[in-house]
Amino acid sequence: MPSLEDDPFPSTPGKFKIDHRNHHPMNRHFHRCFSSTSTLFLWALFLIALTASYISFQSFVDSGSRYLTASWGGIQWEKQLRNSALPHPPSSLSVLVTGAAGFVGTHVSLALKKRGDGVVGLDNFNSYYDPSLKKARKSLLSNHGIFVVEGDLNDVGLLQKLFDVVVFTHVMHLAAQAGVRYAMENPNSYVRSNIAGLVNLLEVCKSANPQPAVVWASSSSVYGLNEKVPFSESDRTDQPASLYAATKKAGEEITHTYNHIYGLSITGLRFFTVYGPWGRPDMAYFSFTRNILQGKPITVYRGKNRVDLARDFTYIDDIVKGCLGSLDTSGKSTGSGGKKKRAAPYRIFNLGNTSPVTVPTLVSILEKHLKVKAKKKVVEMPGNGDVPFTHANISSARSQLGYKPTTDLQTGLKKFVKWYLSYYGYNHGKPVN
Ligand SMILES: O=C(O)[C@H]1O[C@H](OP(=O)(O)OP(=O)(O)OC[C@H]2O[C@@H](n3ccc(=O)[nH]c3=O)[C@H](O)[C@@H]2O)[C@H](O)[C@@H](O)[C@H]1O
Repeated sequence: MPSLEDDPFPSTPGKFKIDHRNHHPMNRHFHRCFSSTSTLFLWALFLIALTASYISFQSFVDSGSRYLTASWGGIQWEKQLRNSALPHPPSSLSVLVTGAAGFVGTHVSLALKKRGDGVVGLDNFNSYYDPSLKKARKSLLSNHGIFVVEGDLNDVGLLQKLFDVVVFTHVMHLAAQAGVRYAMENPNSYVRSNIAGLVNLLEVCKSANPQPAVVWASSSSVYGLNEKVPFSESDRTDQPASLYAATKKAGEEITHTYNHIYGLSITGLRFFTVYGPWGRPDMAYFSFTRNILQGKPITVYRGKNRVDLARDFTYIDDIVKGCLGSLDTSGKSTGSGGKKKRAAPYRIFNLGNTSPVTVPTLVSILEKHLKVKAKKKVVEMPGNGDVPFTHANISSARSQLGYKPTTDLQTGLKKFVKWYLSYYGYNHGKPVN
């Protein structure tokens, strides 16, 4: 067994040891040279390794590549996919839901499964907000027989594999980097998910045989600085106020191209500030609830000239009905082998509630349901991508999808608060230990 001292490459470069057993002066000289050269060499190696691992760690973090390394594949995995995708009766839909562990994705997946459609979920479980909430949603889906694949839209091999294993009739594309204000902090995340990820998905869809019909989440934010109310689908959308809005608008143009060239049936849904149980913790109604219960202040933004901001808050169950209506009326894609045979449907719909409510009113409804007074800090709206108000005209969705929102903000927030208190373990407004 060689001793530690015989080891020419000790693991701690600073502790490189000279062999003291050979005392010939030439050897000593040779040894000094050799050892100092070796030490330098090892230090150089160490520094290169350190730099390389730093660079790869950065790109690992930056590119979100950790999602690409998620494991998938194998006989068991494929079996789970097929089972989950199986519709009952067989004439029902088989839907790939991207962003299935997200807020809207979870609700849409459950509703599809409930009526007999096959559903496979895809989600990268990123940490934009608490991933444990996403894991809890995944468990809920799993309890209803829905398999959620952990993977990213930028993993083209995975997307391809999903379509190799399952013949999807529809894709409900809800995976996205959401949030209007976060776009100033992490712009690249929006490009990666909402642009690159979308293109990857459409590439795989256009090559699939048969091609699925695609329904996807655009956003009310595409109306940007538009002041004509209520917002109609034909209104201008060329003045986005945030990068988030710009990437959603880009998505509308990109999907149009795939419809035009490859005959993909496309339906884009402009969601208006969706809220409800299992919601998104980054959104105002959710974070306000958390802070109010914890006795922390909330920041209420106010527009120019002390005008209150307002949103056409839309309850999740109404949105789900709009999503299902879109899938059911999407019409078929018409392409194969990279060419379209004839024109395929290209549609865009507003899915809103049609009755905007101001943010201070949202706060007072929460105070009433929580039975706690909020500590409000009212500040001028920072220039961070917010728009002063949104208001949907839904006549197209009403006539073509049978979309008819029925939940007002009072009722919807009551349901949200009930869920919140139970999910986070509150009893009569107090946390349960
Ligand atoms: O319809 C959309 O297309 C978008 O809806 C949602 O964006 P928004 O309408 O901005 O919702 P949300 O953040 O709940 O802020 C609501 C109001 O509270 C105000 N607001 C917000 C935070 C705060 O601390 N204080 C505050 O006053 C704020 O100024 C605003 O007036 C989705 O997040 C987005 O992903 C996208 O889907």
